[in-house]
Amino acid sequence: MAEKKLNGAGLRGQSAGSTALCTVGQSGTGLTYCGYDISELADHATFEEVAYLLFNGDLPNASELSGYKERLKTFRGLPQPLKVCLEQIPADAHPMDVLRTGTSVLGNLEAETSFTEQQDVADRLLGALPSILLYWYHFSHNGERIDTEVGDDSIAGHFLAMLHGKEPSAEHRRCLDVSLILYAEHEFNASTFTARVCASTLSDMHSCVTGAIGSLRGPLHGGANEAAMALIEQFSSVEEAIDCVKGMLVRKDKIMGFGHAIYRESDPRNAIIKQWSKKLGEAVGDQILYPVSEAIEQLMWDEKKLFCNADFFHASAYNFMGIPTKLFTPIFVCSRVSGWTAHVMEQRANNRIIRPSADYIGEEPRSWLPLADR
Ligand SMILES: CC(=O)SCCNC(=O)CCNC(=O)[C@H](O)C(C)(C)COP(=O)(O)OP(=O)(O)OC[C@H]1O[C@@H](n2cnc3c(N)ncnc32)[C@H](O)[C@@H]1OP(=O)(O)O
Ligand SMILES: O=C([O-])CC(=O)C(=O)O
Repeated sequence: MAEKKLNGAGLRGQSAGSTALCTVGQSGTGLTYCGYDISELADHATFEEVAYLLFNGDLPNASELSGYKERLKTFRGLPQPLKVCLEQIPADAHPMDVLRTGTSVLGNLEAETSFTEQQDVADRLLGALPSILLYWYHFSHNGERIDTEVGDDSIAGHFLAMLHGKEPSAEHRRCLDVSLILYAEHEFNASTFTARVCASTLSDMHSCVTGAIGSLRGPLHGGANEAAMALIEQFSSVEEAIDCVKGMLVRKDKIMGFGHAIYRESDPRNAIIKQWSKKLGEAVGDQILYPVSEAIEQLMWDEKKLFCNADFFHASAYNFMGIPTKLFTPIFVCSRVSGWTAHVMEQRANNRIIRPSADYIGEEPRSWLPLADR
């Protein structure tokens, strides 16, 4: 992609603060969490190790990791008033709205009364968000009140076990685990920045996360993985996909899952999730979604020098695991809550209220006109 003109729109290219949590390279490499390269984390770590890293700045040793996983498991249960509330939300609600409401209700039932509780609240949200989502999902879609306190000791395995009502395969568990690692943290993206702005007013953790969920929901940010699925599932062949996407480009439509505010050549998370999509597609005998996705990727590069971001191949990978499309962005929440809450803690540790200036482009001062004279 050509070098961008940075005219200040969208705060692009301007530093809005500092962080020790993550840095984002621009050319498709250099994405690190606390100094660890994303591809090494995706190869070797578990999501719980990554969450621990973000909260503590260092990887856990074996006993710290098993202690942390045990601790997160204790946070999977939901209080009865929250279940009652989730049961009122209709099946056609967007699950992102369910997570936003669930987080907010939890903030009423288990309020953060002091910043000394911030790690507990962060861990509680990590444990509870998959339960909130899937308790509502099963109740609203088939009237079933699922037990959220059973299952695998990884968040990925627990999520898939709750969703499908059976233990996941090792391959699916690992794919979701890797996906949670890829989605965990990304510096000053829109939803994290939302959380930090809220934190800068010394607000509570649930408010910061509730706002962040709202920001992630949009199709220009996390919502792109669902929009990418909506695109690729329309096609029954590569040729049909190419024709349609070419037409979209002529009409200057946005192709969801492509482009990035910071990366210029590629998104380093794409190659990782793409490999998983290929592997899972082969396992289910897919002849369409993966080839269609790959053809769109090539076309977008050839025609526009636009590359897949983290979201595009997540669509097919999640689909191959039998995950309903409307749960795609909520899974992003279940992961990114680690980054959001780590950023809230970092903001609080060295806080100044975030309040930029605006360039005024409105009317010059003018005199008041009485109602009768307008
Ligand atoms: C996990 C994540 O949140 S990753 C992002 C997920 N979002 C998406 O996939 C949505 C689709 N992508 C986009 O809308 C954009 O690429 C964004 C929001 C990610 C970044 O926005 P910006 O930084 O403003 O984009 P950028 O300045 O690089 O755009 C350059 C040009 O490419 C075009 N462009 C950028 N992305 C796309 C796209 N996906 N499809 C078609 N054209 C695009 C822009 O319209 C712009 O064209 P113009 O110069 O004629 O106006
Ligand atoms: O950094 C961004 O602007 C968006 C993104 O990729 C993310 O939040 O993971």
